[in-house]
Amino acid sequence: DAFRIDVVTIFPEYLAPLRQSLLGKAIERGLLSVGVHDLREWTDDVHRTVDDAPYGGGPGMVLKPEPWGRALEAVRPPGTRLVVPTPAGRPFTQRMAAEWATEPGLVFACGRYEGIDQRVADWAAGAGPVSEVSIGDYVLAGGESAVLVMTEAVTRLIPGVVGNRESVEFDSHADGLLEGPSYTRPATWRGHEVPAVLLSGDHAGIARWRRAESLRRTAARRPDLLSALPGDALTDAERAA
Ligand SMILES: OB(O)c1ccc2cc[nH]c2c1
Repeated sequence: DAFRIDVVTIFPEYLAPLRQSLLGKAIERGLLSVGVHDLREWTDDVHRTVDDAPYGGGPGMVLKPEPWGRALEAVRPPGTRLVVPTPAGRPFTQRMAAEWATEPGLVFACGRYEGIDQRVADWAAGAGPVSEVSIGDYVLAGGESAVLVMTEAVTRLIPGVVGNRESVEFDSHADGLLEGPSYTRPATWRGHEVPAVLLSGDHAGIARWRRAESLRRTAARRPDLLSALPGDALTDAERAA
């Protein structure tokens, strides 16, 4: 039944896109259900305070633990993975997306300011897996954009959400390599030709060409991916190239 996503944030309106397009259809078809929750619902003071100054000094503010404890107790089904976007996290990867897509759902905790009191993630680990992850080596103003990114990466891997399953299997990173270039009509455009092999009908030759392009592009743009490949991923000929 439906993959369940819950997001806790102080900016619930940032997550409105979760209801549009691809995700909207999946929600209508019962493949996915999404809940967005305002952290301030779980504050206990008249000013609905969510942040305070950091212990030990330093700039900015830190999100207080108490509202998070109450929010996660209310929102997170026992055993559900808690994902905490943070620039200090492990890199989010396609492998993680594929793994998470096989689970019943996810809860996202969106930080702002200097982040969330560390005890929240530490405490939450007692009620299920906690993944503190980064979507890249740059710093955003909060976790909400990262939640949109990760939600898209995960939900498109849920069977039935993306029409053509094959296109998912042939994504960049699906086999550890970058996809090569794609082309469509016209065969000549502003003096630029489509590689002839793609118009040849020689399917074996096309597959060879595509594999070679994928390796060439990966070596040029992401040599780190090449060195991370399992031993048997490249043929001897490809390794020598
Ligand atoms: O760059 B990020 O992924 C990210 C995530 C969470 C917070 C909270 C405050 N700044 C943040 C940045």
